[in-house]
Amino acid sequence: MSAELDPMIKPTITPPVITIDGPSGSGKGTIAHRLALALGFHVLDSGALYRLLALAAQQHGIQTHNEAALEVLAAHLDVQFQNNHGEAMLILEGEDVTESIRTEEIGAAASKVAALARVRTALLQRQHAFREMPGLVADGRDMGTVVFPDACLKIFLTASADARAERRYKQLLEKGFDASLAAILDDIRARDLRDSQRAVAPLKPATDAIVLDSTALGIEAVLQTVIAAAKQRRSLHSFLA
Ligand SMILES: Nc1ncnc2c1ncn2[C@@H]1O[C@H](COP(=O)(O)OP(=O)(O)O)[C@@H](O)[C@H]1O
Ligand SMILES: Nc1ccn([C@H]2C[C@H](O)[C@@H](COP(=O)(O)OP(=O)(O)O)O2)c(=O)n1
Repeated sequence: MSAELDPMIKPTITPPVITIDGPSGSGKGTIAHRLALALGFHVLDSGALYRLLALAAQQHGIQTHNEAALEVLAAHLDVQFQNNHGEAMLILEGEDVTESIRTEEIGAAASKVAALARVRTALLQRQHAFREMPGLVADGRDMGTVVFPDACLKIFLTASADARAERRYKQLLEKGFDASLAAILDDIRARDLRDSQRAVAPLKPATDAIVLDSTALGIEAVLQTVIAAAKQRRSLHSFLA
């Protein structure tokens, strides 16, 4: 008997996903968070997973090119994503590392461990587990291309390297970190290159992504553009309030 005819068999609904990919400092995290709040969806900050792995590797004395050891560490990574009054709190092996994973040093190390195929495979299942009702907004580099290729809406957010470096500089100063604009620009360029030229899951827009350049757009303008795009997707209608 088919699911339609048998009342005991409940049809399964696949939670919808909106992906926001793009380079460092393009505003992915900010927009993903605001969009999820507006739609009542869950959020996946996939970059945080690679940052957590990079920090754990540093703490365990594992080098960023040791693929076999990093694969094991990724598979057993002891992390919790907690909700602290609407803000994500990240716990690694029992320690609050929400702020300490945000340094440029950890960002660069994350980009290195993320280039390893076995590491990416080891983190895939963890990312899929964030897909829950009523829906998910996922931000990263390969959300629309590899992790959630069936996403209802794919955004590729970008901005000039100068604008992104300026944003990151201000953000780090606000968080009380020491920062140099020139060093950040160099780091952003190096990370763009590594993330987009690697063999596995490189940073690139999915063929069906909407590419949005935010160099001259404020956060609110980007958010409203993405919300408007979400409202136009028929596949999202029944999930939006
Ligand atoms: N469109 C924008 N215009 C100006 N500043 C922005 C814009 N989008 C994001 N920002 C700021 O830039 C910084 C980096 O944004 P973030 O969301 O962390 O980027 P990403 O997740 O892509 O690295 C944050 O301080 C954020 O407030
Ligand atoms: N889906 C993802 C997310 C991040 N990464 C890698 C590449 C990035 O340089 C690092 C850090 O990512 P993160 O999104 O936290 O970095 P930014 O906030 O954009 O500077 O992790 C990835 O390879 N795939």
